[in-house]
Amino acid sequence: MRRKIVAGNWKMNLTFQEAKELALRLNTWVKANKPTAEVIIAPTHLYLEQLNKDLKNSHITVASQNVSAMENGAYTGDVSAEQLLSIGTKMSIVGHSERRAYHYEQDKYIGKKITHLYELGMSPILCVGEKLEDRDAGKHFDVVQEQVTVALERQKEEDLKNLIVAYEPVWAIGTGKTASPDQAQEMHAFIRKTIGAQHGISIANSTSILYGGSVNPGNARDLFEQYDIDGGLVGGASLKLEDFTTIISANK
Ligand SMILES: O=C[C@H](O)COP(=O)(O)O
Repeated sequence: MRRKIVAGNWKMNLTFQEAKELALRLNTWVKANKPTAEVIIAPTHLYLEQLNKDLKNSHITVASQNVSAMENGAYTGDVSAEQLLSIGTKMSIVGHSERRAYHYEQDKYIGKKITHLYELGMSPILCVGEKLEDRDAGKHFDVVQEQVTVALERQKEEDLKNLIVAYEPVWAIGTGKTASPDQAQEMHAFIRKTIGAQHGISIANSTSILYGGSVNPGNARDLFEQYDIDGGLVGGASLKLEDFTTIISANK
């Protein structure tokens, strides 16, 4: 049975006070509404410790937006998996397209991050997705296949149970352009097939594949109804309680 998940990536948004208020209001809503989908939020590293405490006994998982590929040492500005774990964070997004674009992160390096997380019993949300020029050139399946296989090639199969992958076409992120449900389903099925070919059918079938890229209250249901779409990784719309909770409710 694949986990249904809706994750909010807050990116570099919200002051500490705003983040705390949003997290507490979301927690109240989750308690009252008991959604089918698991709820994850990913605030900036700075707020993780406090939000981990505030949401300790809640049904919301607090994840990091990024983690270093290195264990520890002279890596100014980086945050290691061990440091995240030491403040109670057990999950991290890795390979987000904004990290790939602005920090030149590549698949092997992203794979190292995943390995560090697993070594500490933590878990990744692996983001993949093609650029518009890749899709226009008909290379979108090749690009995504490479991203998935290289990031996962060194991982142990026992670690990959309950893997979370997010398919986020770069051209749909923050642009208001969403992949159509058919386009997203086609790529999600392809990602599942790719994971199956590399790690076996049982891991492929237990992987939750989330769609990300301009998910909003109006399009969430049609996306989540697709067979291989297990939920969403939501950026902009996760910053507004009403929009985010409507999206969570759409994932049954
Ligand atoms: O991680 C989230 C994605 O980048 C999607 O962002 P968006 O919903 O603002 O398009």
